[in-house]
Amino acid sequence: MTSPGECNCDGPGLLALDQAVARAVALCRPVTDTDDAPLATAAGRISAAPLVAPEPMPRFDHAAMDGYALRGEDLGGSGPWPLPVTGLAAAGGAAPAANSGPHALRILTGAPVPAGLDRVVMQEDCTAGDGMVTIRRDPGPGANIRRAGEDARAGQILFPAGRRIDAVAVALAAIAGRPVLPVVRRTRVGVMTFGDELVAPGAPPGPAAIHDSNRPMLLAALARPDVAAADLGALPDDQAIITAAITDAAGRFDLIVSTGGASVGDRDHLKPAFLAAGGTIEGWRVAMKPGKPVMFGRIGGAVFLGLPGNPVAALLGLRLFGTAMIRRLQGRPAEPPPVMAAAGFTHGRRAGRTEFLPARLSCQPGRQPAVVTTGGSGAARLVPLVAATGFAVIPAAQDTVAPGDPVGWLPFADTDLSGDPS
Ligand SMILES: Nc1nc2c(c(=O)[nH]1)N[C@H]1C(S)=C(S)[C@@H](COP(=O)(O)OP(=O)(O)OC[C@H]3O[C@@H](n4cnc5c(N)ncnc54)[C@H](O)[C@@H]3O)O[C@H]1N2
Ligand code: MOO
Repeated sequence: MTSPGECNCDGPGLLALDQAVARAVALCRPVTDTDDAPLATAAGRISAAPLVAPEPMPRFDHAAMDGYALRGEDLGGSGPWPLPVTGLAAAGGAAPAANSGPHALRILTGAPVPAGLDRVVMQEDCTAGDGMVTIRRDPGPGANIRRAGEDARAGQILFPAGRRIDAVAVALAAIAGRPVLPVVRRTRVGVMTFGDELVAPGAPPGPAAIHDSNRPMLLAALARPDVAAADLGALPDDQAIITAAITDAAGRFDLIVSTGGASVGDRDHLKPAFLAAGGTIEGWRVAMKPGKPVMFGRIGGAVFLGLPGNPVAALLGLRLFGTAMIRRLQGRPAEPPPVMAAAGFTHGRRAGRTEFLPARLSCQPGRQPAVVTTGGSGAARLVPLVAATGFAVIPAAQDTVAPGDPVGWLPFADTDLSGDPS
């Protein structure tokens, strides 16, 4: 028997990947604390409120070209049309007084167009001299005038809460006159690794030791303006020490991420240590390859993500679970599922678990993009990731993959797209 959300894909008791991610995300409550971010340091933070246009954008009708502003009614019959030039309007200058007779106003790009003038003729279509301008071509009503409010009306939402602040959002805030934006407080993530075999880079490893690569790797992956990641160190395979470390971290972080000790070996202490610290396990073992022994749960006010020790499994687990959990903690909508593309590789496998292979997108002129693998699979092999920019995603139900078969494409970085039209 399997319970809801479980599958028998690779032995009993594995959670189906999508349901496992949804379950982990459901544990996360959006953080409501906010900070004020000056525009100079706002990039990469998450907006805590919609940005509303305080005024129409643009604020006033203005010239889109250097040339001459005039009224269509002053262009009688067929051209060319000579008109007296009655003044100059430049960007930043006050609009000249209205003039009732037939005339043209010399106007420069960005200058307000006085009421009544209904078109701007670009200067390439004019001949000017001696206080006169001859219009050789009428561009028609409204030409070369950017109308007030044509980009946004006053009160319009320019971007919603939950948007990652990028160059476009900074530009919109600035043009709306806002020097500071409310942003979601940085998501506090603590990273710890477990393993008696781990020594820090720089320290000489004993015969059975390895350098701890997961902690610097995960901290590097979390080095983002919207996240405050803290290094909680490498801990020995000692249940009491792990319990104490988890207990201490629970009150200080929104999300605690660990690697190692998640499987079933005699020294895999994560589950008992987590339970002893007062945590509740909400999921363990997922139908994915690599990364099957992933565990997640709640402890105090924090959520916990226990990733496997194998480095590729740890990186992938952070990308799939950590990214989705952080999005929810930040009040952001879920990322859409991976886009599908044609496989540019062959891969023998058995259906059951969703499989992830280091890959990149190959874009050849005139052809659809293909996903190509970059040197093999393996939960512990970091080197194939060097040439990769993401993972090929082989659906759980698929067995051997042949070139042209549909596979998913999961870039390493959160795409910043959302599943919502907002
Ligand atoms: N009988 C079974 N054995 C294993 C299973 C299973 O289902 N039944 N699952 C395997 C899978 S899949 C994985 S993944 C690993 C994950 O187990 P753990 O999370 O307990 O990880 P460890 O055993 O601690 O480490 C696995 C591997 O990764 C190396 N490692 C650990 N931490 C780091 C680090 N910080 N930096 C670099 N490398 C690290 C560690 O030395 C091991 O080689 O379990 C399988 N076994
Ligand atoms: O799931 Mo494990 O990460 O394959 O080695």
